[in-house]
Amino acid sequence: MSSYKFECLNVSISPEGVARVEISRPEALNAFNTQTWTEIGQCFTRFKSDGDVRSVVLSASGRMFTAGLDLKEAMTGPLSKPRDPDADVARKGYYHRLFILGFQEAISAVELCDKPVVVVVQGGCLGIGVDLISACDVRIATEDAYFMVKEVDIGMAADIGTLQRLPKIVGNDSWVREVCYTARKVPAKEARFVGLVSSVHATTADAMRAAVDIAGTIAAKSPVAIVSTKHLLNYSRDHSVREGLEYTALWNTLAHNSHDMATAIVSSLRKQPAHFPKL
Ligand SMILES: CC/C=C\C=C\CC(=O)SCCNC(=O)CCNC(=O)[C@H](O)C(C)(C)COP(=O)(O)OP(=O)(O)OC[C@H]1O[C@@H](n2cnc3c(N)ncnc32)[C@H](O)[C@@H]1OP(=O)(O)O
Repeated sequence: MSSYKFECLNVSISPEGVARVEISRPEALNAFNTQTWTEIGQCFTRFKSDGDVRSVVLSASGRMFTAGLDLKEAMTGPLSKPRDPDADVARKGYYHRLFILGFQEAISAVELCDKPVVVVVQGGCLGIGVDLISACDVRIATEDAYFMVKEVDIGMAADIGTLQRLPKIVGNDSWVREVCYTARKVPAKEARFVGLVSSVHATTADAMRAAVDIAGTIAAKSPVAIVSTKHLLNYSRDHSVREGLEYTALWNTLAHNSHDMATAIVSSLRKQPAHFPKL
């Protein structure tokens, strides 16, 4: 079984293939410093090619999912310090853009890892937190959870995925624009109503149990079927229906030839559970 060691993340993988990733900077309310988002990118990039991982539960420690970007680091770290303070605006801007792209890539690794990610949100989920959960597959919240697209309150437009992914998740343009322009607090009940989260639970322990249950169900299925489904859902979201269908036909020309289909069909006819080898 693979082992993952990080500074800001606790990672474990069950024998069934459910990886658990806990963001762990509770003293700073899990604010995202460079180390945290870099490790998220590294971890989920590794999951993509780790056959031991079939599904993922992402959570965060303490009373809040995340207070957003680490504002203390933002005032003193790479965001505030150009590598050459005397360089002109184009030269400074070039490297600033690369920084933002690197940050985007790290969060997009969650979407691109092919294994479904179930995220549990308790307490606040601010700024980069909304970017992150928008890149996940299934969102579960506690009753005390709330969401804020907080970027306008720190003088910027959200730039790590919220403005691209949230409208496609929620499908209510007026609501999305309202919460992105006002940075208002969206309580869990409202998040459930608009479809940002799929269920709301009384406590973090209840939400974690529900998430592990969903991830366990996914992990027991054919990994070929599961990675194909995630990959094709994401592709189809970003393309026309015709393009999605064409690509799906091509993809499944390979995937239909796994042993998993025969195993699944025979097990289903015999009313017996099936076991599928790892990818
Ligand atoms: C290239 C750019 C990429 C990404 C950009 C993302 C943008 C964003 O994420 S925008 C959102 C930024 N975050 C915020 O504006 C939230 C700031 N924090 C707060 O408003 C409050 O802390 C709170 C979240 C409402 C919680 O309040 P409270 O319950 O009263 O706790 P505190 O005592 O304030 O905080 C406890 C402890 O955590 C530290 N902390 C809180 N937030 C951050 C943060 N964002 N960055 C760094 N540290 C944070 C706070 O300083 C306290 O630590 P002490 O050591 O006790 O001071």
